[in-house]
Amino acid sequence: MHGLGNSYIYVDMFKEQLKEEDLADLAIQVADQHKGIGSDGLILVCPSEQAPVKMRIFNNDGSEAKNCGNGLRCVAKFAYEHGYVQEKTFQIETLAGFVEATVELNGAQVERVTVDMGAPILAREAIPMLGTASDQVVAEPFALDGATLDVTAVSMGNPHAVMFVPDITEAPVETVGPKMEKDPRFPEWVNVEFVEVVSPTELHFRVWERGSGITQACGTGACAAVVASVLNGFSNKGEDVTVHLLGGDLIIHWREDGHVLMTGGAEVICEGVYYR
Ligand SMILES: N[C@@H](CCC[C@H](N)C(=O)O)C(=O)O
Repeated sequence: MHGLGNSYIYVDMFKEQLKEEDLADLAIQVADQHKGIGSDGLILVCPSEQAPVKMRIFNNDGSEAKNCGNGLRCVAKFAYEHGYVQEKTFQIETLAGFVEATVELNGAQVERVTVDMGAPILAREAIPMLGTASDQVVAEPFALDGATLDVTAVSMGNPHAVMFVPDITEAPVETVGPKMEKDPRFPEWVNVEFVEVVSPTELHFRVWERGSGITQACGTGACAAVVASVLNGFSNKGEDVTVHLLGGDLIIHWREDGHVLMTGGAEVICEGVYYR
């Protein structure tokens, strides 16, 4: 399945059994575009004791992340269309906690999903990010390879470093992305995002994802971009912001009560049997 071109191989853990020790290797293998299926990683759609469904997400380097916005919309579609949940609004468990998904139907098919992603985490030590004491990291100068970049750090259950650029087509995704991703100032590494502000309600976005590199879209990253845009005074809380990603658009809304809502599509590409 994919959400705006951010594709993962989804395994139905209501039916399948996989060994915990095999998961990292399996993610690397299925994601390989030459010897596997080809994807940005692996997502397990699992039973949960406290919600109708639980998501586990592995990047294409085998690392497990705590959250994935595009994955959540696809898991919501999968769970609803496979009958694992009957309500249109339901909880999904992730390693970062619980979120609430609401599906929009076209006949029996889920066409769009809104996920209440909860409140962003802004405290530096919770991102986590090393450095001088401050409650929040907003437009903080970050020296890298002789240049200084202004970084705003946001966690949506996973860490994001957001930088604003005047022209998204010139954003140094391939050069700055991999260097900042593994910079020791981010002890758990970081997803790296570049954002061009078109207007308070419209952003262009590019990402270098932790553990996967350049992807077509990153849902948690789009949420982090809008939070960063508000923190930097470019956008406003309580308004829909359209984020243009390589693979399409997301609508992100940072509500006055602190919760971030993400709305967008989710698509099935194919279903089948994987031989290892
Ligand atoms: N593509 C995802 C995020 C996947 C995990 C991320 N690479 C990480 O390691 O935190 C999204 O849509 O949010």
